[in-house]
Amino acid sequence: MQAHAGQSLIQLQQVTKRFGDRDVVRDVSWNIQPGEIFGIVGPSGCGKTTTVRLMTGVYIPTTGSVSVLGKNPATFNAHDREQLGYMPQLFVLYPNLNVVENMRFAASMYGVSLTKRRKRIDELLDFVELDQARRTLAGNISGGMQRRLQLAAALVHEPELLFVDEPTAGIDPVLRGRFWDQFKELKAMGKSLVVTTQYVNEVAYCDRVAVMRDGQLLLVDTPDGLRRRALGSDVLTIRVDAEDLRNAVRILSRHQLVLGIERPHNAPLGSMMVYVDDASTALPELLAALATDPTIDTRQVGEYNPPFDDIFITLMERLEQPESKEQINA
Ligand SMILES: Nc1ncnc2c1ncn2[C@@H]1O[C@H](COP(=O)(O)OP(=O)(O)OP(=O)(O)O)[C@@H](O)[C@H]1O
Repeated sequence: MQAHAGQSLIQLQQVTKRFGDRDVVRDVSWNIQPGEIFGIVGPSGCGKTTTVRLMTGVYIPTTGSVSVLGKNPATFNAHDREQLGYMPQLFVLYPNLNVVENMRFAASMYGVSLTKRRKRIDELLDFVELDQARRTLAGNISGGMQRRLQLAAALVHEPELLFVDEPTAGIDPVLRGRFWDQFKELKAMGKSLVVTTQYVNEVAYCDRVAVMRDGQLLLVDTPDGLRRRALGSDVLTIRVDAEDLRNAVRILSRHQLVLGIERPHNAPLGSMMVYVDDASTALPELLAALATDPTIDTRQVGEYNPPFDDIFITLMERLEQPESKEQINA
């Protein structure tokens, strides 16, 4: 089973899921393309797991439609399911089986042939760096190792599309980074991934990100797009010798590519934040403009990339203001 050429890998159209009298997911629509790492980010309880379950066919939408690999996932047959891998949030393997036994169990569940099984398990334990722990009971390995074992188990049948639900919750930042390295390696192998997270800084690793709150989709954008939405444009940081600041501001403020200039607080003397439409085209032009005055000593230039924690705070503040809601959702 494959999505037809030009067709999205996953399509959600106005999907709502109601439990009792509450819409836990409300009117969510998006298209996910093959080969993407698609992140779903939002606070605990915003509906990430429910949305993943809707995409894997565990839940049926109350209203709206879900299409995965060109089909309604609730009607998947066994062959269709083989294309999907799912790493749930909670540990669902067997604590009384050792690492390799858990892998064998997962392989048998997915019908991986005996001839392929051994090689595949060895490759995966190597991939998730659990080779040394193969004979240790799954109940006795650390939480981070259990997550990695779960990832390996979700990959045992070589799925094309992998759903990973909060793989990094509660684990240390180094291990979190390692998980994302593994997701990037999977993408490089041609896999598509849907990954949920509560850690906004992890959106930097995704190709596109859906931001959810209270069961609603606030926006879908690339990490760069989120940054631009928060900052309003691209921003360059330029530092000149403090004595040259006046001249530099005079030249830059007249330049047609400059939308605005700010002097940041708490920054070294001579620093400017320069707002432009496109940082990569503006940067060489602005440097050339500064160079027309040989007395100006340009010390440092770069693109301003604030951490996503700050970007999300700004985005959320803007969403609180009703008049900017339309702009955020554009
Ligand atoms: N089967 C269910 N019946 C009733 N309410 C549910 C059910 N599943 C989830 N909910 C509620 O729906 C809301 C969204 O839950 P969901 O697990 O999708 O959120 P989440 O963003 O994944 O959060 P977390 O990161 O804490 O898992 C929560 O308030 C949860 O209590």
